[in-house]
Amino acid sequence: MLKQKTIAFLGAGSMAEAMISGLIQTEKVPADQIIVTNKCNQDRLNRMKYKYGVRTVSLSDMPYDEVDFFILAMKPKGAEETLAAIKDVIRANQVVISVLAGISTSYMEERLNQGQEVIRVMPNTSSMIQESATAMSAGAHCDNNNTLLVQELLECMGKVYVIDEAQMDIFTGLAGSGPAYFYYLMEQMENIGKGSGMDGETARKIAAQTLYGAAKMIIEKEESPANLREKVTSPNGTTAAGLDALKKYNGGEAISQAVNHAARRSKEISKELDRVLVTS
Ligand SMILES: NC(=O)C1=CN([C@@H]2O[C@H](COP(=O)(O)OP(=O)(O)OC[C@H]3O[C@@H](n4cnc5c(N)ncnc54)[C@H](OP(=O)(O)O)[C@@H]3O)[C@@H](O)[C@H]2O)C=CC1
Ligand SMILES: O=C(O)[C@@H]1CCC=N1
Repeated sequence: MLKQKTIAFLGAGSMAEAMISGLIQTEKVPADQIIVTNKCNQDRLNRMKYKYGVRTVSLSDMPYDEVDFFILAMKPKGAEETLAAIKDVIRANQVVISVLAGISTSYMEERLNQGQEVIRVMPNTSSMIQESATAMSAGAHCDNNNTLLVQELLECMGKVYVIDEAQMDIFTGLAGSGPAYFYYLMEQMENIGKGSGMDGETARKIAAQTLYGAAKMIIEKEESPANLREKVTSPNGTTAAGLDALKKYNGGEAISQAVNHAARRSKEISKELDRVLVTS
């Protein structure tokens, strides 16, 4: 039962806050069973405690024995130090869940004790409003019951896709980083609206509602984006003119390059961190 589980976030940044916010809204885990810590920013912890009612502790005061799920939510380069710090103070069935880009289950398993349960996860910041597209891949020693509980936990933050870990880099490029591409697109739309004399706030809302409506159409109507695009496009009409410009300026190529570069960076992070172990 998720309600009886205690969850510790090691890291209190944007991603941890988005996950905590989503989780609190479902009321599936009582706020006082969520423990949050960070490196040193006490103000940030105070704000999290005030806003969400979670327990906050300094790293050295983490009540390790109480915790069922540890969620690593620091930057990838901080993983090594954290894994070393928790290695001998946790039991094998206390699941270590990482949301860190580029950190594989084998990376964690190699740095923890034999048989440690680990799960690699890639959420996005829409966890904040329970609309994340989150991927998860369990490590080699993960108990089936714990895997299902972690899936239930992540479902508090949005949709969950259980994927083969080999696809985690591309998932990161698509969905972990994905919100940023759409925010970038909406920045451009807002600016062009403003530049054409529209009030900025109105232009922003129009861009957001248009994106939201298009996404909802795909999800609810279960039609392909290509079909839906054709339905917007009248012969020799305004959309055809817009799409021609997108093609002329390599819009499609720009999008696929963005996803591929993000996925490649996820792979690179794994290699860079593995190199640290080899050379240290
Ligand atoms: N932001 C996003 O959209 C997404 C991020 N991620 C992953 O989430 C992770 C965190 O990203 P994000 O929240 O954006 O980063 P932030 O920089 O916002 O937050 C990092 C947090 O980690 C804390 N921290 C640093 N070192 C340690 C440590 N040794 N032990 C405990 N806490 C520590 C920091 O504390 P302090 O402030 O005190 O230094 C801070 O609270 C990254 O690894 C990223 O790959 C995954 C999916 C999406
Ligand atoms: O930019 C990053 O590295 C993290 C991982 C996915 C989204 N943000």
